[in-house]
Amino acid sequence: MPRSHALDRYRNIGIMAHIDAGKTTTTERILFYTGKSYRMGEVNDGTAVMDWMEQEQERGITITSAATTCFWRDHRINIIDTPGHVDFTIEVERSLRVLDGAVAIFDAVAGVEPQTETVWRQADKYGVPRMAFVNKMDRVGADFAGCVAMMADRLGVRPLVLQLPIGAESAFSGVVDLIAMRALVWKAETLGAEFQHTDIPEDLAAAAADARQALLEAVLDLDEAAMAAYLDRGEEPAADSLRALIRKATIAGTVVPVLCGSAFRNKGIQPMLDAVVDFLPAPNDIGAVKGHALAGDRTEERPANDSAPFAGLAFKVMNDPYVGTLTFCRIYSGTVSVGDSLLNPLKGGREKVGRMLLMHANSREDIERAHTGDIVAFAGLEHTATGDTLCDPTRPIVLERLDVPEPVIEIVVEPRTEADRERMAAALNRLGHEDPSMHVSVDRESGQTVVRGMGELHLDIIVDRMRREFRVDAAVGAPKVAYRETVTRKAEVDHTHARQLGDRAQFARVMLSVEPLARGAGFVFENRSSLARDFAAGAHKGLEAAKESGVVAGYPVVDVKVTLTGGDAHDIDSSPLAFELAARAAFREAMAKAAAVLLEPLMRVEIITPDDYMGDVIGDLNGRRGQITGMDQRANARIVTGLVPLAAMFGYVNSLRSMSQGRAQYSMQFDHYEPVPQAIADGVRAKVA
Ligand SMILES: Nc1nc2c(ncn2[C@@H]2O[C@H](COP(=O)(O)OP(=O)(O)OP(=O)(O)O)[C@@H](O)[C@H]2O)c(=O)[nH]1
Repeated sequence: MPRSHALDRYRNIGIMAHIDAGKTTTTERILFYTGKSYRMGEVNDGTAVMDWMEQEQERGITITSAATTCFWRDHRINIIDTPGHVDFTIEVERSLRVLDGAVAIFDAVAGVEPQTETVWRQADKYGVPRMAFVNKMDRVGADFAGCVAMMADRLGVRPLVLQLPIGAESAFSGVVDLIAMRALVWKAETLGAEFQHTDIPEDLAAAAADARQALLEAVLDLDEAAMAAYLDRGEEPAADSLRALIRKATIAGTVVPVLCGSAFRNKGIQPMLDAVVDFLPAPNDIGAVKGHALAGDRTEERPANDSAPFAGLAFKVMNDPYVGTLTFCRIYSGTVSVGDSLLNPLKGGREKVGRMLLMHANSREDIERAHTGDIVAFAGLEHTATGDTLCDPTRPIVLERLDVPEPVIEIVVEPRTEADRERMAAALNRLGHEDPSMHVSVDRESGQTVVRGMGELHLDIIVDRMRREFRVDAAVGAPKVAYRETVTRKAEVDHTHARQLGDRAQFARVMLSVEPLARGAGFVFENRSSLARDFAAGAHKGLEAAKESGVVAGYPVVDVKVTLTGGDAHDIDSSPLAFELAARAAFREAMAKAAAVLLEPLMRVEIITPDDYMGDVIGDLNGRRGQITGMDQRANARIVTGLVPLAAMFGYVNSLRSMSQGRAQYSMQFDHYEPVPQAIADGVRAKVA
C-alpha cells in the first residue's frame, strides 16, 4: 500500500493553550472543516468529540492527548491534543516530544496567561516551531494588539502579524489577510458558514497598509536577496514568495506568525488551517531523529524516510473499552505493516503488530501499513509503556525518553471491600502503564495504598477514573505533601539477626554502609560482600523494601547509596529470608546513625498582581516560608517569582483571591526537594506518629 501523501504534505501538530482559551472548541472546528467530524460537539454541552473520557466532558477540560488525523488542501494533518494544565506536565511533554509544530491559542481578552508561559517554555525546550491564534475576538474586551504586545513582552518572541481583525467584540466579522491584502468576511456565525473575499474595509485601509509594511520589513529583514530586490527595485515579494520566507523563519523559530478569530463563532478557522499547511514544518523539515545504540553510548540516527529501518516512539498508552490497550506511536523512520514484529529495545521484548488503527475524531480505521510521519495506534501491545521506543529488531535504536517529573503530592486510597481491593490493584497497574508520572506504593506498616502524582487535579482524575472505568469503591484521604527522606552523613552498621522460631533458629549477620548522594540520584545498591549469592539477594530485597519507608516519618528514602560490605551465615540456620530481615533492620539502624532528614518539595511559584497588592503578596509568601527569587514589571502588572514549600501552598488560590480582590493570578511547578527545617519536621513527624 503506497503512502497517501508525500512526506512534505504531512503536518504533525499540537494545539496548546492555557486552560479555557478555547483549545477544544478550536480543535472541534478544525475537525468539522476538514470534513471528518460529522456532528459539531460543543464543550458547553459536553459532547465534544475530542474529549473521550466522561469526566473530561463533565469538567470541560481536556486531560488526555488524543491523536487525530484529518485532511486539508491535500495535506495530511495529525493533531496531537496537548493539555494546558500544569498538573499534566507529562501529557504536555509527551505531546511536545512527538509533534513537529504547534498552534498556540490565546484568549484575546486574557492575553498571555501564566500557564501559557509554562507550556511555551516547555515547547522552547523541545525546539517546536509555533504559530499563534488569538481566539475569542468576539468577547467583550478582546484586544488583538494588546495580545500581540504581550506575546513579545512575556514570551520574548517576535510576533509576525499576518491578519488584522475586522470589527471587535460582537461586531467581529472577519479578518484582513495582510499577505494577499484582501478581507475575509464571514456572513453568518453558524457552523460551516463560508467566508467571502472582499475588499479591505475603508476604515481599516490605513491600518492594514501600516501592518503590511511592518510585516514586509520584518520578513525582508530575514532574507538578504529579497531585501535587496525590495530596496533596489522597490519590488515587493509575491504572495507565494512571502509565504515561503515566513515558512522558513517560522521553522527556524525566529518568528511566530499570528492570526486571529473566534472558534466559537466559526470565524478564522479555515485561514488558520491554511497557515498550518503554509508555515508549520513537515517531518522531513525536522531532519533525522536521534537516539543511541543499545550498548555503549554510540549515537544513532534515523532519517525521515520510508526506506530507513523502522523507528517509532510510543507516546501514549490508553485503555479503550472496545479495543483494549491502544499504544499511540509516532513513526520517525521506515514503515510498519500488520504482522510485523517490533523490538522494544529497553524492555528487551518483541511486540507483534496484530492490529493498527488510524484515529479520526469519532471513528477509527483499520490500516494494514503505516509510513514515516504517521501517528498510529497499535492495538494489544503487551509490554510497551509511555516513552518506550519501538524499532526494527535487526537495527535497534533507543530514542530519547521523556522527562518524567517528580510526584510531589499523595493520597491514601482504601478499598471498601476485598473485591474492590482486587479491582483497585488492576486499575492502578493499568493506569501506571499509561501515565509514568503516577506512582503507587503500599505502606509496609499500615498496609495502605499510597498514590503519588503531580498535583491535586492529577490525583483527582486518577481517583475518578478508578471509580468510573474500573468500578472501584474506595475511601480517599486528603491530599498531602509527598515528603522524602535521605541521610546527611555516612554511617556503618554491623547487625546480627538471630531468632528462635519454634524449633527453628534464624541467623544472618550483615554489615553495610549508607551514604548521601546528590539530589535526584535515587537509591543505589552495591554488593561488596562475599556472601553467597542468594543471601546477598535476600539482603538486597530487604533493602528495597526498607527504603520505601524511612525512619524519620515513614516516607520513601532517596539519594542514598547502600553498600553491603560483609556478613556471616550459619550452615543450617541462615536463609535468604533471614538476610532480608537482617538487612531491613540494619538499614533502619544505619539511617538513624547517618542523621536522616525529611525532604520536602519546593515549588517555583509565579504571581502576577496589580501594583497595589504587591506588598501583601510578598508578605504572605514570606509567611509561607517562601523565598522571593525575582520581581519584574510587565505592562501594568508586577510579576513576583519565588520558591515556596508545597506544604505551605495548600489553599493558596483562595488566599490570593481574597488578598487581591480576585485580580492576582499564579502558577506553580515543582522545582526541587530540600531538607525541611527541624521545627517543621517535628510537626510532620508528630502528625504521622
Ligand atoms: N466567546 C467565545 N467563547 C469561546 C470561544 N472559543 C471557546 N470559547 C468558550 O470558552 C470556553 C473554553 O473553551 P474550550 O474549547 O473548552 O477551551 P480549552 O482551552 O479546550 O479548555 P480546556 O480543555 O479546559 O483546557 C468554552 O465555554 C467555550 O465555549 C470564542 O471564540 N469565543
